Amino acid sequence: MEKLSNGVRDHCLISDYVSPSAPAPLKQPFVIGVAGGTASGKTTVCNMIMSQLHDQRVVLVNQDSFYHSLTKEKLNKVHEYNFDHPDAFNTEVLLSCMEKLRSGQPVNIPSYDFKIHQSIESSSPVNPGDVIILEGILVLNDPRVRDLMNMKIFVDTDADVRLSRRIQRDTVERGRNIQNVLEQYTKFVKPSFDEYIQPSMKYADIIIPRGGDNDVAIDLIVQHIRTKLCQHNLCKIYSNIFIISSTFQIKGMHTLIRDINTTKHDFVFYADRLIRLVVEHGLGHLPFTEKQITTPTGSVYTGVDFCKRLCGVSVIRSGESMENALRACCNGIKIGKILIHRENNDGRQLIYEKLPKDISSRHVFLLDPVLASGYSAVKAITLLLSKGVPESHIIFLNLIAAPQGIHALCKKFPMLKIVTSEIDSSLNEDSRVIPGLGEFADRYFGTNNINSKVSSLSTNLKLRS
Ligand SMILES: Nc1ncnc2c1ncn2[C@@H]1O[C@H](COP(=O)(O)OP(=O)(O)O)[C@@H](O)[C@H]1O
Ligand SMILES: Nc1ccn([C@@H]2O[C@H](COP(=O)(O)O)[C@@H](O)[C@H]2O)c(=O)n1
Ligand SMILES: [Mg+2]
Repeated sequence: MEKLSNGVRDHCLISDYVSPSAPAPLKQPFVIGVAGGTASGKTTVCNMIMSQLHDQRVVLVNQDSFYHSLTKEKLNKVHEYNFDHPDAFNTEVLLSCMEKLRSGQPVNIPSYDFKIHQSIESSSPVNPGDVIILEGILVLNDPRVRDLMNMKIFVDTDADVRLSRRIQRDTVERGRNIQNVLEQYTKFVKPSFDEYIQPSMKYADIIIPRGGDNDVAIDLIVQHIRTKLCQHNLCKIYSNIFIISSTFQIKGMHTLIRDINTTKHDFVFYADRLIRLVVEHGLGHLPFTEKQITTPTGSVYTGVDFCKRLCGVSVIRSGESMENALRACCNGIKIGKILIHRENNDGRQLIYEKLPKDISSRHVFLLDPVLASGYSAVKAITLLLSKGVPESHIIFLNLIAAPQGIHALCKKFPMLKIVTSEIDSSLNEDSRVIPGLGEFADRYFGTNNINSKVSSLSTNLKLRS
């Protein structure tokens, strides 16, 4: 029995396969969760993020809006009520509001009055946005709420700072006195922080130390949200793009290979690490067969057998940098080559090809680390199709892709799969990826000593100043 593996599809929100002629799927908003202890600066951070994302439709949803209103009996004993316990919130209503917003429907979100401990029905509905920020002390605690999020942030501020801010805020804005605040803090706020909030930090993708004081972190996060939004939007349109899950390790490797000052040695080292991850991810898209084997203990283990009819095809020169990683993962794999000449911005000429004779019966990994306009990749894929390779048997492995290249490939070849590690923002007038990393092949093979150019440039600058 041969079936297609799909274990890697969940790295970005992906709707079902859509052919170019099919109607575009409903665009789901990008959901960011912001958690952290009381007075850590969650609301402040959210407001800063929102003001920087002014060109997007951003909706802020506060977990506070979903506090249960206190009954008369509970109001009489309000000092015994734990507002920091997960049960203090009506999470069912929160989930249903979030679902509605995610599916593009306007929703009535209650507003909460901290002075009277009551929730008030809102009269005007909140409209869905491109981005939903869900903020609150316990938004990372419940797995159902976490599952709604595309990005999770934890604001990590020192407990002493939080307590002093809380005293100030609650006495000024929430109708409390210092004694109330301190009693509530010792009895409920701190124990619940230790039991529910602090442990939820492990689910965060990003931790912001010092909250709103940390301008650098906020700028980086906004930049990261913009990259993610672009990826998210492309993944929503095309189901055949797979972006390896972004971690700070991967972001760090990208930072190094994109840096103009990185030496050739480091460039090769970190590019190789990233290439290996992309190749491993690409292998997950190959068909497999179920296989039973016997272990040395005499037990039967039901596993899978790798697909063996494979080959690689590298686009000379930069694609050749990916061959070693492919060989390291697939022992003895055949690798063909294609040389395409760039005549002008949109003209491409096939100069040379050497492909396995039986390529039509193989799954093909097409290797090119940078996808810019997509003209070269279209030329390469057209050649593979003319050799009889089914479109669905081609997996394009890539490190950095521009949205223009993705549109070009996905529209023309809807059955092709693209595995990449980051999608950049645009192309410049020369059809180079922006921010990109320059000429990949020159930097990888050391054919253009970029660092000596930089040092002569900086010498010039020093001389002039
Ligand atoms: N960096 C900061 N410096 C000084 N005061 C701050 C800072 N960040 C927040 N505050 C104040 O502390 C209080 C709590 O901040 P807020 O953002 O509302 O936290 P949270 O939403 O996590 O409870 C507010 O009164 C706010 O004005
Ligand atoms: N009636 C209420 C409801 C909640 N609280 C406290 O609010 C805190 C959460 O809000 P933050 O803006 O600080 O995140 C939480 O720690 C509750 O103790 C309250 O005092 N009264
Ligand atoms: Mg708040």
